[in-house]
Amino acid sequence: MRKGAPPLRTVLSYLRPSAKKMAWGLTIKFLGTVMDLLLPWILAFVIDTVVPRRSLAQIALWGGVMLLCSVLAVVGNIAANRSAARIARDASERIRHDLFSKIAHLSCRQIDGFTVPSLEARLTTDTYNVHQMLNMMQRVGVRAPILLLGGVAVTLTLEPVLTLVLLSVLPLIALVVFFVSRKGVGLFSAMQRSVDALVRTVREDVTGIRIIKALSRTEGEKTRFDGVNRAVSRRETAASTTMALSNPAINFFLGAGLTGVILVGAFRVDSGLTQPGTILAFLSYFTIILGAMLSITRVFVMYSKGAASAARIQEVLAAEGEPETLAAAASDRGAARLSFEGVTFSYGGGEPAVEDISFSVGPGQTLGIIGATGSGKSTLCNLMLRFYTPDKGVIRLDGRDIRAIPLKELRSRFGVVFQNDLLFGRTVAENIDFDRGIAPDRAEAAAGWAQADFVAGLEGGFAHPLAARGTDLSGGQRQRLLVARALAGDPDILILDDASSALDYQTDAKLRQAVRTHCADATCVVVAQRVSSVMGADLILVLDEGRLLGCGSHGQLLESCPPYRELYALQMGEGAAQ
Ligand SMILES: Nc1ncnc2c1ncn2[C@@H]1O[C@H](COP(=O)(O)OP(=O)(O)OP(=O)(O)O)[C@@H](O)[C@H]1O
Repeated sequence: MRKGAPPLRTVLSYLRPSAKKMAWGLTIKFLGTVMDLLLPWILAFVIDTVVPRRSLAQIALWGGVMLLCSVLAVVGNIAANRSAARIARDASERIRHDLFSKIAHLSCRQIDGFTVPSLEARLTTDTYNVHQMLNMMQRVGVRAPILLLGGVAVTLTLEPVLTLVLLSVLPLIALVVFFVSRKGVGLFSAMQRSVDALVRTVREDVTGIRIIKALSRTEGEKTRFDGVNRAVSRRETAASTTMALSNPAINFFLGAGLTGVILVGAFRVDSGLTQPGTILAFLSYFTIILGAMLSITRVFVMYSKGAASAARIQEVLAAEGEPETLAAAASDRGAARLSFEGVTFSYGGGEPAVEDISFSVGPGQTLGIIGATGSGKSTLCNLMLRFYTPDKGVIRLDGRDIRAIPLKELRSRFGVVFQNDLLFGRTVAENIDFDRGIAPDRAEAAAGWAQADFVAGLEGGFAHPLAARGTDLSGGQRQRLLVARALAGDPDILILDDASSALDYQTDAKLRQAVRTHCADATCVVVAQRVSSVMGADLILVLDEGRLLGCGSHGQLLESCPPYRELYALQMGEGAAQ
């Protein structure tokens, strides 16, 4: 339903579960508004008909009726506004829920396309704008048109001639509202895009606060932030200046109408064609109509903002999401645990990040991947997990093309430590378990294999609560817990992407030994910059700018791959490679 549906219809569909409550709220709103409309009419009746009778009892009676109408109008409005706020709150909660689930199912390529800051802004400021719009539309969207149309209808019965004077300015007002709000949607879309940039900058600055301080870049970052902040202000000013045109323009046209009404009205009273009470009621209705028009412009401002945000939300909701399996799977072949056959992949369709990569490793074997920064090591890991699909070639797991393996099943077979991986502000045990229902014994054993003995020294041990992102641990301690998390799931394939860079050589060696002993059947993929971390691997891939410079065991590479030999000599000391 959502694919290709107009954005506004999509967000309005979230009101459907509250349809009954909304019908009730709008009915109360309608009745309250009718009471508001009745008041000037009763006033005219009292002045022109009841007062001349000079009956105090009748005046008191009609006064009571007016009071009752006022109370009903106020109570009805308050109840309806509260209901509108609840309905808008529930609808935006549902939108946020669906948006979050959709984002969680987007492929990495789609996330790259939307960008993370933009997705954050869509989940926060855009849903807030839609919330405001849904609230406002229920509160004023019903009341203002009733007051406007009802006001015009009553004035027509009171004084058709004066109403015609008033009506002559309404088309001009409608034109102002139409053009201003049409321009508003584009301006608010541009503003939301500048909010994306603001979120991106805040994100970078907050995450990188330590390096910013360390490099004394605080002032520079302040200037950069001021730049994006000013851009948001500029866009906001452009949008609100355009929207602000509507109120004065409408006031001007209504003022002109009012002048006409007073001139014609005075002439008609003077000529005995109408009575003063009627003119008084007419002027009250005029104020009501004026208020209604101004409320309608406010609704249009909210609408312009909400519609721009609804389009951004709809864009994400309409995205296809990541399919569990892909149609283009190749037939089963070979029995290696993991194999790449002529794999080429580029992120944005430009230069390939990896090109024509082929290798295979069996259960219990270790694959080492080494290469300079940006040579494509992490990209190979991303492809194994099907975060991205290759442009060419096939990746197989136990002989099956991974495109044919449902994503959940595929990923459940991996244990992964990514580069710059995250710990959460939860206990050590929860960080290792990660809501997978892992037995505490297994989690503690995994911590032992990952050389995370320091946990025993923490207050509360495994129940020790970590700071968000694990900032209260050292880099090496964090890495050990991340490895424990990957090992705890008893994976068939363990990917350690730069997972030991913060460990000393001895701990790194012990960790690799423990993994080999306790996860004997797992295929290990070790990505590293250090030769010492991969030299014990059964197969080592040497990468440079996405291409395979060499592929073999440590001994084979020393003989056949000069760049590997140079790297080894450089890292292990001159003469080591001879
Ligand atoms: N999400 C992405 N979008 C676009 N390009 C990317 C993305 N991720 C990586 N790249 C590019 O792909 C190439 C390979 O990157 P990759 O992360 O695989 O290198 P790496 O060998 O793991 O580097 P490092 O050792 O620094 O982690 C680089 O040129 C990088 O700029």
